[in-house]
Amino acid sequence: MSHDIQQQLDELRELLAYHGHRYYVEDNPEIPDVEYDRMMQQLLALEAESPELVTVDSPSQRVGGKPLDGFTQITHEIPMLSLDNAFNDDDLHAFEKRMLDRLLSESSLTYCCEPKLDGLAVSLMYENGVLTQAATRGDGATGENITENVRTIRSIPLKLRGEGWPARLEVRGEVFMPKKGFEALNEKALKKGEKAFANPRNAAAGSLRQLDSKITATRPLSFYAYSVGVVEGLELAPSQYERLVQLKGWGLPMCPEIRQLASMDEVITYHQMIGDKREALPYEIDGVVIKIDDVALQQKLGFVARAPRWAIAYKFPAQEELTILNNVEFQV
Ligand SMILES: CC(C)(CNC(=O)c1ccc(Oc2ccccc2)cc1)c1ccc2c(N)nc(N)nc2n1
Repeated sequence: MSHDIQQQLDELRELLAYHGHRYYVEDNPEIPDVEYDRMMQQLLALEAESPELVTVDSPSQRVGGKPLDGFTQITHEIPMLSLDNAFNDDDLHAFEKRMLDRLLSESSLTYCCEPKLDGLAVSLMYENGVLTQAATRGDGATGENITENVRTIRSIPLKLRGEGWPARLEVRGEVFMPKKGFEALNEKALKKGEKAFANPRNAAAGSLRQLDSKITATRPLSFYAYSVGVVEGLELAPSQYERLVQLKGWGLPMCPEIRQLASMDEVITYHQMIGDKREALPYEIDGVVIKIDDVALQQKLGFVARAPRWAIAYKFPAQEELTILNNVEFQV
């Protein structure tokens, strides 16, 4: 009997994880919502009958239990570094020249270019493919343990998909609130006479700071991976871009605007193109991040103080301040 229930649970969990991935990560659902909901109800009913068979990576375990009293501190095994800024094309050419002067072996460089999302940097630890811990960047050395809140973000897999992932894999990326979700959240807040959030970044930060993950679960948060921290048990691809493709193959969301480019001139064109489409993007960005694609060269170049020598953020001019609606109070 229990074998039969265990088999039913495994099947339901895999189906819900697969369809959840199609809906929340690929934005391309295969089944109607009502069918997904029915399977989830089935899983919840089976787990209620056999609570001893509930697993931490079950799709039913996205919304935590009771609220926390506070967040514990997490020390990052590998520090989360920050980025130097570029403000014009000359800064980029200078960036490239500094690197070529140091990399005497190279005559040209390939870049991985990624939109710089206006959200919060987080670290996700997967052990044997299961999400075991999530932390904020904090000061780069230590952050807050926000695992319960991150588990409510439907585009973050509780269990890696595909195969061949390493025994330990730390994924770093940005938690953000898409523009449409932000507008709906503020509309709801104003209707309930609550304060509005000033911008999607504040709204995402406020949502991740909740001690009650049931509140976080109601917030429209999303995530894009942009780098890898700790890796144990597998040699990843030697290219930043290819590593992000590997993460995508394991079920982690990858921003569709990321490009591998063969020259700084292509990078400048990319920056211009992303700047032109900035208003139309479904999420807020404040620039693009340009990285040397070759990981061995990254390691050769290293970092200065807390920022890599091999990566730079090329910022857009600050968007004109949001027109402050009269008598709308903003959450701090
Ligand atoms: C490049 C890096 C700074 C990540 N990299 C690191 O944090 C990092 C950390 C230790 C490293 O190496 C060390 C290993 C051991 C000890 C010290 C350093 C190397 C890179 C960064 C920061 C912010 C980003 C952002 N907002 N958006 C995108 N798209 N990409 C971003 N990339």
